[in-house]
Order: sequence, then C-alpha cells, then structure tokens
Amino acid sequence: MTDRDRPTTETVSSGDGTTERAPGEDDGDSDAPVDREADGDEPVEEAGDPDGADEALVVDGVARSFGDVSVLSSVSFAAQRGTVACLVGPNGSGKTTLLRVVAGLLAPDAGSVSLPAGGDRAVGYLAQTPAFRPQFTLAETLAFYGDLAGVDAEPAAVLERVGLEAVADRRVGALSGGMTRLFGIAVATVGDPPVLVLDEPSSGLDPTMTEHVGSVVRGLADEGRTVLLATHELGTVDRVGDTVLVLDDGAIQVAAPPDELRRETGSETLTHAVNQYIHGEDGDLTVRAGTWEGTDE
Ligand SMILES: Nc1ncnc2c1ncn2[C@@H]1O[C@H](COP(=O)(O)OP(=O)(O)OP(=O)(O)O)[C@@H](O)[C@H]1O
Repeated sequence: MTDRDRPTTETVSSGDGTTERAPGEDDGDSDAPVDREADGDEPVEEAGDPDGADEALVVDGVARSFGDVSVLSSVSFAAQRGTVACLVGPNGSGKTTLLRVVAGLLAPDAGSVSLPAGGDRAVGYLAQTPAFRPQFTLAETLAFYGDLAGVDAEPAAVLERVGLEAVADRRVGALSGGMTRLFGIAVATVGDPPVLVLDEPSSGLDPTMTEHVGSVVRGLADEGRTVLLATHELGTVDRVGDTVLVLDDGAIQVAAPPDELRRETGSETLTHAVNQYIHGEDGDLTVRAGTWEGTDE
C-alpha cells in the first residue's frame, strides 16, 4: 500500500474567524507550497468510511465572504483519485477563492474540506501568478520549497514529472513563459501531495504549450493524483477534464463530465453547455456580457 492508498483524511473545518495558514503567504497569491501537517494547528481525522477512499477530495458547504461581500455561499463537490476536476465560471465568481480554501491558504467561514492524508503533504498549489526568484536555478528553487514544506524536494524526480529534468541548473529567470508555468506545476508536486490545486495553469500560453500543459496535468492525474484546476479554456477542459464544476452565484451549479453537459443541454459546444448554468444578473440563464471568457478553442 502506498502512502496515497491510506484511507485517512484530513478535515479542515469551518474557519470561525481563524487566521490564514500558509507559510510565506503575503499578498494572497503566494505560490508557496502548503504544509498543513507542519502547521500542526488543524484537526486530522481518520476517515470513517473506507468505501469512500476513492473520494480524495470532499468539499462540503464551504462559504467565504470578504467583508460584507459573499463570494462563496455554499460550495459542495467531491473529486475522485486519478481524475481532473475543472472549475469554470465567470470572472469574479470565486474560483481562486475556492481553490485557496481547498489549498488551506484561506479559512472558510463555514463548511469543510477533506483531503487524503497520504504523502508528505496533503495538497500542492499553483497560484494564478506564481512568482519565483529569477536568479535561482530550478534545482535551488525546488530545494527552497522543499525546506519550506519540510519535505525532501527530490528535484530530479519532480522536474521529470513535467519534462524539465534537462534544465535543472538553468536560472528560473531564463525560462520561457510556458516552462515557467510547467515549473510552477512541478513546485506544486514537491512532497508528492495526492491532491493538486492549479489556478489557471495554462492561461496566456500559446496553443501548443497549452496542449502540452494539459497533457502534463492529465499525466499527473493518471498516476493517481486528484487535480482540481480553474480555467477559462474550455478546450483544455474538454481534453483533460473528467468533471466540469460550474461555479456561479456562490455555488456549484452543476458537476458533470463534458460530454454529459453537452448532452444534457443539447449543446454542440462546451461553451454553450456551460453557459446554460450561469445566471445573468437579471436572473436569466445567460452569460454575463463581458465577464465570461470561456472558449472552445
Ligand atoms: N482578499 C480579498 N479581499 C477582498 N475581496 C476579495 C479578495 N479576494 C477575492 N476577492 C473578491 O472575491 C471575488 C471573487 O474573486 P476570485 O478571484 O475568487 O474570482 P475568480 O473566479 O477566480 O476570478 P477570475 O476568473 O477573474 O480569476 C471578487 O469580487 C474579488 O474581488
């Protein structure tokens, strides 16, 4: 039995005003790996239901506000081991907020997140705009994040996961945009967490690199990890996603495989299908003009 097979879960309960917990978090978009176990301030529960062991990630009734603005009112879903769950929704619908709650960077006001306890870390996180020190090499950067998380960084193995093993000694500042994003994914896998949370891993990349990043993400899931990613690229969702989670109005409006969404809505494109679940501000089931950027390209 591997670490990942262990039928234990870590449950992060509702926030009730507790502080945010990520080491090194600064402006709310830190790419620092999360080390829940080293924090030692979160309850860890044994899973009561071994039959549910395939449900690697369970989000139950998560709510989160900023001041008097409610962003997430009640978000619930489960994701299985070895799958890619794609979180889509209009700009400002709360995707990043939800990912940060799942990654343990932001405490929920209510609800819970359950993660498998296998591996040295429960969850790895790629921020929407990861920032690395440009003068450090990839290997040095991985060692830094390994130290931060209290795990063996294993630079060679980690870089091999994303196909960057040949450039371990290159400075991060000399990487292309696509390679930097791949490196960010690699950093998220330090400590081999069973759950990866990736915020728009291929936004702004050219089509070839977008496809490559998608393949890397798919491969990470096929090895048994659970991937939760936020994206506006519905082509990527179609290629690599097992489940589409449509977030709008503070809740998951639908959770289903891409094909099923198209079938259920009688849609030819995934964009059209997803839009059927997004509420306009006037309550119509239409896309909010100017805020939905989903494409099927
Ligand atoms: N730290 C914060 N303080 C106050 N408001 C915040 C904070 N973080 C996010 N918000 C607000 O929460 C809402 C949701 O933001 P979030 O970034 O989660 O949306 P998103 O779906 O990821 O957007 P996008 O698709 O544009 O990346 C926005 O109105 C945003 O302004």
